[in-house]
Amino acid sequence: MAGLPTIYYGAVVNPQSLTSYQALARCLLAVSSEGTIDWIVDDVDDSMVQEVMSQKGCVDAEVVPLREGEFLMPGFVDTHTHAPQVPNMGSGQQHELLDWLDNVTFPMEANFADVEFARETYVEVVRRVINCGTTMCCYYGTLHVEATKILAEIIHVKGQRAFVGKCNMDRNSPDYYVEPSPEASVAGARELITYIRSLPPSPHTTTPLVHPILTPRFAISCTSPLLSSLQSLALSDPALAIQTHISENPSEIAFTLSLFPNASSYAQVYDSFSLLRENTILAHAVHLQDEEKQLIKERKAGISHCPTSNFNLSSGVAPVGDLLDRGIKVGLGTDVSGGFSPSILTAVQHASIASKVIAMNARDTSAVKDGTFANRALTIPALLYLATMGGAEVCCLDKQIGNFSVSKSFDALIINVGKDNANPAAVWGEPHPPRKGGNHTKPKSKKEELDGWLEKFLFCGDDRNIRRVYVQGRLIGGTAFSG
Ligand SMILES: O=c1[nH]c(=O)c2nc[nH]c2[nH]1
Ligand SMILES: [Zn+2]
Repeated sequence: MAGLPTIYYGAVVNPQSLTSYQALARCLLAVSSEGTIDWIVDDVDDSMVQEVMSQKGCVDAEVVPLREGEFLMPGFVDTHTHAPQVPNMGSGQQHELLDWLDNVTFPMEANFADVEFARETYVEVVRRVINCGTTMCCYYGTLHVEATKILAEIIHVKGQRAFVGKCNMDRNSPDYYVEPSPEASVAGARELITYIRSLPPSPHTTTPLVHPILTPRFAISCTSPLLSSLQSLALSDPALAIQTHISENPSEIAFTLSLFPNASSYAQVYDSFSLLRENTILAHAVHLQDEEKQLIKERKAGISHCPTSNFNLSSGVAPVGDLLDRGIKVGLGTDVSGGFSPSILTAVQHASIASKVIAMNARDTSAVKDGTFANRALTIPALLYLATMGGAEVCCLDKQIGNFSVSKSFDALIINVGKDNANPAAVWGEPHPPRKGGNHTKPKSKKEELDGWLEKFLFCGDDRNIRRVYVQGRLIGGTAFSG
C-alpha cells in the first residue's frame, strides 16, 4: 500500500516558460511516497492548511513548513560537466581549448586509470555537485571503463539523477591517454551501458535515476571508423542519449574541418554519422553557421550553453537568444573545468553577462526585434527556465522534471535567503515604516518579495543558500542534510 504523502507548505517558485514563472506565496505541495507530485494548492492561509489536507484525504501526512526567507524551487539541471576535471577547477585559464586539453586536462584525466584515486575523487565530486543544487547532471567520465562505472555507482548510491558516459577517443590525444582502437572504444562504451542499466533498483523508488549516455568526446578525438561504430550502436538503441562538444573555439573548428574534408560543417560531421538526434546534447555551440543551427533544429538536438567555460577559455560568446528564437532547446552547463565552478548559479550569472555582452554590441543597431530573445539581455524568467526546464528539455526529461506539476518527480531545492551571517544572498529588508530620510517605497506584496528573493539567490547565492536538495522526493544534500 502506498505510504502517506509529505506536504510542503510555504513559498514556491515554479518556472513556466522563457517569459514567466509562478511566484506562489502560500502553497501546499504534496509529494507521494514514490517521490512524485500528487497535488498543488496555492493561496492557502495558515488557518486553512488542515482543511485542505482533510479535503485531500491526508490529515495524518507530515507537513514540512518553510520558514520566513525560504522557498521551494525545482532542482538545477547541469547539461554538461566533466567529473574528472573537478580537481583542475581554477587551473589553466591562460590557455585556449586545444592547448588547455593537452597541458591541463588530459594529464589530469589520465590519473583515473587508478581506480582508488577515481573513487576518492568521485565521492567528493558528486557530493559537491549535489550540494550546489544540481538534481540532474550530464556527466562525462574519462576514457576508463572501471573508473566511470565507479562514478555511476556513487551517483546511484547518493540518489542523484544523472546521465553518465565514458569518453570515446581514439586519436589526437597523447599516447598515455588514448584508446588503442575503435573496437576497444566501442566495447568499453557497451560495457558501461550494460553496467549502468543493471544497477540494482534503489530502495526508495522503482524509477531508475542513472542512465548511460554515449560520449564521443568531440570529432577531433574520434576516427571515422569509431564514429561509424558509434553510429551503429546509437541506431540500435534510440533511447540512448548522446553527448558531445561542438563549435567551441575557432582553432578547434578549423582542425575538425581539416580532419573531415568532405563535411560541409562541424554539425554535419556528427549528422553524417547519425549522431544528431532528439536526445543529443551539444555543448558550447558558440560559432555555429546558420545552416548548422537549421540542421540542429531539424534534428531536434539540444544545446548546453556553458558561458563560464566560454569566457574562461576565451572561446567566445554563444548567441543564445538567436538559438532560442529559432526554437532550439537550450539548457545550461557548468563544463567543469573549462568552467571554474560546479554550480549552475555561476552559469546563470555568466549567461546573464554573456547575453548583455551581445546586447551591448547590438545596442546601436536595429537588431532588437519585439518578442524575440536575440540581442537582448536574458531576463530572470528566461535564466530560471534555462537552469531548470530548459535543461530538462535538452535531456528529453521535460515530462518528468524541470518544474512542479502533478505527476512529475519531486526534484527540488529548499532555498534560504534569510538574514544570517553565513548567507551570501541574504535579503536586507527595508524598515517599515521607513526611517527618517529613508526609502519611501511602499511595502512589497508577498509575490514581489518572492521575486526579490529569487533574483537575489540567482545573482548572489551559492551552496550556502541551499538547505535541502531532493531527488525523486528523497533528501540527498544541502546544508541541512547530514547523511
Ligand atoms: O570545454 C571542453 N572540455 C573538454 O574536456 C573538451 N574535450 C573536447 N572538447 C572539450 N571542450
Ligand atoms: Zn566539456
